[in-house]
Amino acid sequence: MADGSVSLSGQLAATTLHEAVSSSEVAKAEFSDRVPIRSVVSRPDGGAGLAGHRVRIGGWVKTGRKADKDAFAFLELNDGSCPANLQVIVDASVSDLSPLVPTGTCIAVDGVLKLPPAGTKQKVELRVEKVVHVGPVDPAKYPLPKTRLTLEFLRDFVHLRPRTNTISAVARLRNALAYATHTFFQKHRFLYVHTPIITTSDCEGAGEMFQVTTLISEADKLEKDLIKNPPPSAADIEAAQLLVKEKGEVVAQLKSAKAKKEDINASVAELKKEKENLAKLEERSKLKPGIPRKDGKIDYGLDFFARQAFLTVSGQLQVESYACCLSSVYTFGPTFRAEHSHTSRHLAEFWMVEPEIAFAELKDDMNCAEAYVRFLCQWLLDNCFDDMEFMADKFDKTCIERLRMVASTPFERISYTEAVELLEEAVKGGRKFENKVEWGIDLASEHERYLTEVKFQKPVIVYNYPKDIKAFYMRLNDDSKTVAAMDVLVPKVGELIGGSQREERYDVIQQRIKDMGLPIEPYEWYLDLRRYGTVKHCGFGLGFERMLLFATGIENIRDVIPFPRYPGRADL
Ligand SMILES: NC(=O)C[C@H](N)C(=O)O
Repeated sequence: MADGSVSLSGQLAATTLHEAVSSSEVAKAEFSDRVPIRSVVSRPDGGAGLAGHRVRIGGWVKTGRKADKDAFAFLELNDGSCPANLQVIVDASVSDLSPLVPTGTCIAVDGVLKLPPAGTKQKVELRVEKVVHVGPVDPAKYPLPKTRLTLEFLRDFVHLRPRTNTISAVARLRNALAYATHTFFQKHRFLYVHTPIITTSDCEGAGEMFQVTTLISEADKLEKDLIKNPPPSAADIEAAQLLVKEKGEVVAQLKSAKAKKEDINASVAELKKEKENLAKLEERSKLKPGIPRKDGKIDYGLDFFARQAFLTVSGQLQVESYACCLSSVYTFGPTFRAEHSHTSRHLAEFWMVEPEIAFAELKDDMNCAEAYVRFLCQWLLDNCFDDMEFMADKFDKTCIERLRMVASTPFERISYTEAVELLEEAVKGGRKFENKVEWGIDLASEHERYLTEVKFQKPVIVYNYPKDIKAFYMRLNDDSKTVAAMDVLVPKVGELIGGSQREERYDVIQQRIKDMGLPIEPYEWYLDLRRYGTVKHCGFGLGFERMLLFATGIENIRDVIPFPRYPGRADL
């Protein structure tokens, strides 16, 4: 990709998104008679121009109160289509008001949009003519009271927390970033490739993978057991029947000879045991095991795929096989790491955006990464300004400024060696780091944040890392000490993107795999990409949740993914 060829504007889609709210008609939701609250209150005139329109609105009550001696109820209604609420007024002659006011109640109403009395904040309100649905809430039991709730508290209610202003704003921003991601890559003619979730390759070679096993059903358990312990043969049954007969005769003899009571009891007990055994054998003889596998293995848990399988840590290796014939591709999906990290930056399940470009080198990779990140920032400014204002107000006053700065500022680019020199200078100047600074270290988050927040005050791309701290697939530089890797570091978050030019030379990569002590066999297919029609190519991975942290200013990564998974936690 040539320098500067990438458009940074999100304008194209901005037009489409805003069309609905600027027309003089009331825009209904697709496939429904309902008018989303966004189509009323997010118009440039705040909805005033729609006064007089009759609409159906549905939503959940944020706050509700009765007024004028219970003659009216004022309800702040939100339907998730935008951060703003619509004020809804219900007359006691229209409906029983008490069930409508508790926070969390769902209502659908038909009514007329009216201009509110002068001096009120909102530009339009809804006078209800008919209540068409009520989903009531018992306020004594509702787990999310109106008081301000911490994000930590809300993690115990992952199914209810999207009802809060914060988590619903995160959901809209997440959606916008996903849409922007597809828009960016599609605009640049990248093909979206679905890479597998279940895999047998460990892309990063770090071994932090979740293993996939199958749940064994009762039927499978039985079958497994029967293969290990085959059902009794006819001869086994006959032998057991004989034993029952013999023991029965012994008991009969003892009884007729009026033997000692203990002897009779002992023989009756033995007879009972043999009868039970016979019954079990007869029962088991009716069972039929399935056909044993050819390889004679019976461990259903691990053998579904005939080899050990794992959840993917990255779609990179597989997407490379598509880049090496379809040229520009990307994948975007969930990835998994079984790291025992309890930090606010790690999740066991997170989403990654991974483009891969053929006929391209490290410089092109950096150009693409920079253009993509700047596009995302511009997109949020163009399409989600209301949600960004909410974030600025609630979490981080500087988040809008940060987006503007990134969207409009070229990133700094420095080599790893230069980065270490800058950090060493900082140490000499009196700056304290917890982690030591010397050539060969992996940059710690405090180092990354120093570079982006203190030294350059903008995103920094660090490239050409020591080969010993990077993965086997990265292209060895001519100095034989470094590889053509690059990380995009941003203020607030640190590493947002990791990428590299891939080693396309068959002999070199084969040697690298060996030198790193990795087995060759699982990578044979990957080596085929170099054996047949090899090409220079590069790619990167953007941590989708980290982009959300960067954009919103939210501190903990567990709050920017709908259902966070981390050690000890996999709710729902
Ligand atoms: N696609 C990439 O380059 C991302 C890389 N495989 C990682 O997991 O960091």
